[in-house]
Amino acid sequence: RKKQNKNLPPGPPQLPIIGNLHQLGTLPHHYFWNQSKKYGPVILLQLGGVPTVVVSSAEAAGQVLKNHDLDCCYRPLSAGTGRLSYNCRDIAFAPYGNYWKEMRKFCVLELFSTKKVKSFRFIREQEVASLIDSISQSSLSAIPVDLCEKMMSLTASITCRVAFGKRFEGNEFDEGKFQEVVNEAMAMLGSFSASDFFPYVGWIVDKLTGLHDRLERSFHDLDGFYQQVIDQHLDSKETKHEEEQDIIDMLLKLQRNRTEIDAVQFTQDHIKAILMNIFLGGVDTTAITVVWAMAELIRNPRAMKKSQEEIRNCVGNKEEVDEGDIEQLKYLKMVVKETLRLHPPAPLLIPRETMSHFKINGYDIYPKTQVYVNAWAIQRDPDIWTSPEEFVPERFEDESIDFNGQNYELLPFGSGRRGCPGMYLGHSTVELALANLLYCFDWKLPDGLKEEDVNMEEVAGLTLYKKLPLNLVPVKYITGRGKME
Ligand code: HEM
Repeated sequence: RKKQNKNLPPGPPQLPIIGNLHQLGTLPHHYFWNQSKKYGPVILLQLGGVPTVVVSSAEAAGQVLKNHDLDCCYRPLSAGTGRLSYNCRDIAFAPYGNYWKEMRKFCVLELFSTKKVKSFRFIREQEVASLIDSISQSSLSAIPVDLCEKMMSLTASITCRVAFGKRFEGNEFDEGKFQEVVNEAMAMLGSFSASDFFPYVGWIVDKLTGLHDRLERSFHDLDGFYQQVIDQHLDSKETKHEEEQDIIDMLLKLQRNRTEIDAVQFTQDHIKAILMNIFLGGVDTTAITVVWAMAELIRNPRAMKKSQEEIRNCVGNKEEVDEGDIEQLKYLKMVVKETLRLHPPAPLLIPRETMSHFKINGYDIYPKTQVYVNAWAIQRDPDIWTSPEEFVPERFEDESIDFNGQNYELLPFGSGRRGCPGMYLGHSTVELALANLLYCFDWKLPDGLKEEDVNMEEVAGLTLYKKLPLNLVPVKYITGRGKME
């Protein structure tokens, strides 16, 4: 009788044991979206042994992220997130509790606060200037540049200087392997592994499919990198003043002082877990956003021209755009918003897990349910957006909708207690990098390609990146001194 009284959300039929697991495919956000068109904005699936609710409307997302934020503050544990976060000793995958609260507060203070982000302005400007120099070299011989690769090394360099006090050198991973390592780690963090859904026996399937070995390889690649960065700090003879210390110095101090957080002693694994969040959280999402923006702009010459004209009129005779100029670039800001609408880097945010019983749209949601917010689907909902599939930055002209977590129609950074703490840091890099790419160069497609040929296929892990590289030919636009001469 108890079962009959439950008002569970509707959802697609399930097979015994595996439930809906076999239906997810390689782009789960597409599958969830199609199911929500059939069954409504709140659906229930069974992924192996794990009940999973997916919400796909702004209204239902508001209920999860605002009204019931506290009820859904846990993160589900998976093989990938557990291993890469040193058993959830990080922020993103740590269970809701004192340790998570303390570490999040610590990182906000040391890295994510507006004051701190502003203090890193010179690092962003220097690194973007060196990116522009390197692209200028390619423009001399009209060679196409791979913007995915350029953006990843830009965001890696900024993240490493901001957080680890050093420049990122590609050789910290084996030559050319860096982008692969980051993509693989994101794939592992977003993977649906059998051991997550079939306790006791799932690991056998993961062994057979090779997922277990991939995860171990990814863990060791990253672990070696964190160890190298930590060792460099430990070996350094330099005496740094308090204000010169980076976040690793501060984390090492917690370890040295045998600090206990939530009755657990802080160790080197805790430091590595936090570095994982900063490195993977900071590098991938930010680079992906600039790449998708450039892909959309090259397919939309009108928007590209409008954005370039705005920047060139506003910046005047400077060599490069600096952060002081950005505030005036209203169209550029709309381009970034529209990119984040169509291509949210984390399409399903980071999954939550419920801690108590509550209701959404009248449906019962029980504890230990995995909850996905399909931001990707909400941001393409035709009930909210006109011509939702089209790239139209002007749609934000008279709209006050922002991505700061207050408007559930636009959620690229999530919302609520577990919303992205790196929003301001990531967004500042996206704006500056994009503004300079558009100011310093005109962009052409390689010979023989037309706008409609640009491939926009996605690959999904925890983040959603472009399947094929974006190769574009830069044509130097004469700026600054060159223009005056
Ligand atoms: C364009 C850039 C970025 C995007 C789109 C983005 C997106 C997101 C999203 C969707 C979440 C999950 C929010 C939720 O569950 O409600 C998240 C969480 C998080 N992000 Fe970001 N992010 C970006 C940049 C960054 C940067 C630069 C960092 C750090 C250097 C960072 C670190 C984190 C961390 C630590 C969390 C976990 C928060 C928690 O669970 O308490 N992110 N991000």
